[in-house]
Amino acid sequence: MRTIDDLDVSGKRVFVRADLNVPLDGDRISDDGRIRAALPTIRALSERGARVIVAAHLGRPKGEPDTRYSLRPVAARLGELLGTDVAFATDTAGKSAHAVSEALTDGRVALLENVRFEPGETSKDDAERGELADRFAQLADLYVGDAFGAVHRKHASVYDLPARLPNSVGGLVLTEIEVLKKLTSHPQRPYAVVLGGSKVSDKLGVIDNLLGTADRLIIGGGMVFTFLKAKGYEIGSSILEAEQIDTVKAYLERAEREGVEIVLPVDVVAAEKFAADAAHGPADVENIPADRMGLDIGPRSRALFAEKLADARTVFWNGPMGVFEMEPYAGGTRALARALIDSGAFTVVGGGDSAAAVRSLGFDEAAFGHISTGGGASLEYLEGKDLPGIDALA
Ligand SMILES: Nc1ncnc2c1ncn2[C@@H]1O[C@H](COP(=O)(O)OP(=O)(O)OP(=O)(O)O)[C@@H](O)[C@H]1O
Ligand SMILES: O=C(O)[C@H](O)COP(=O)(O)O
Repeated sequence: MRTIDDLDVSGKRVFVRADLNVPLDGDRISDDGRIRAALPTIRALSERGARVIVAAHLGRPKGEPDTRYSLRPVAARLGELLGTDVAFATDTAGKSAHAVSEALTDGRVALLENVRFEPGETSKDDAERGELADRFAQLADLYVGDAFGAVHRKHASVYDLPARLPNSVGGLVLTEIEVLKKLTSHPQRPYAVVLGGSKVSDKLGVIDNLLGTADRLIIGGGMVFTFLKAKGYEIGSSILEAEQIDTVKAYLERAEREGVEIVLPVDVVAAEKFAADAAHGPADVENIPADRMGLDIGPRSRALFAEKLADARTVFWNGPMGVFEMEPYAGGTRALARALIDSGAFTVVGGGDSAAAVRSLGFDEAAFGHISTGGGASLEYLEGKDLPGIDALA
């Protein structure tokens, strides 16, 4: 794969696909980690005299303009961080995008509106995606793939466009892959993986693969309850993916056979409802009240998880331990982050929500080995799946 150093970019229009999918609170950016991670590539190109056209998605709009998902606030933040004006195209590949692309001078940066405002971006139809990619190709001379968080998506700006322009991989993607490689080839052992969050079905595939590589699998967050149910516990009104119970049972049996330790919580914080002001308290997993839902791991589990991480040499963590966005249920995630730091292991934190949790709970990013910008992308890499956004680069 070529890198940006192999491209002659001076005076050229360079289309940079970045992942600027940041959490928004109205039009306020609540965590700008992904924008900051995109800066080095954009800066390097601009310093070498490129005319940089940045493209990205935000959220999951339905293939048409939707002001809730406009990248305008991101353009403003990108400009602040770069210390220069960033031109903003009010469409993705239409008149405004062309005008902005033509007006760019050497070293200047522009951002296109959300690529997912175009139905072709996420289309399953090759021709439809190809048509949009053709339109993107008219905006630029070169392509740089730097959207690590989206490399697992077979989308027009990620997968189809690089086939139409001389291209290179971006520095962020290279760094991410280099770090994740350390987890797939010869990780220092014991190698522990902590999985949490709420998307059980998205993460089961990686469990299958991790049973072959990790020494210990620690499960927290909303996923816990499908595991507890599979083991025969009653889980009150906690979130459950009932159709995954049999798969989880099979994993538990396989882990037992292959000597991989699966560590589950022994207690949870059980609340009357999904609200910060709900009555709540710790409950052992054997005694979760029928009318309560588990929204965090409990105090005994926090101590247990810390003990299981203490001797680890490598740790990969994806997914918060509880509903960390509400303070009463942030304790488990906070304790886990602390345990990771105290372990002294090489730690990789993957996932949009996990990275945002680490920052919003006040931890210093430098205390972790690597904070990945990709959630689904890092999991699919660890699963050993092909990543379209990387396969497409020459
Ligand atoms: N016990 C629980 N019940 C319900 N929701 C939970 C529970 N524990 C954690 N969550 C929620 O899980 C969400 C994060 O899950 P997700 O699987 O999306 O994490 P991630 O992989 O870090 O993020 P991403 O997929 O965006 O990269 C958080 O919003 C959190 O509130
Ligand atoms: O947030 C993410 O994980 C990436 O930006 C990809 O977003 P998507 O899951 O909506 O494709």
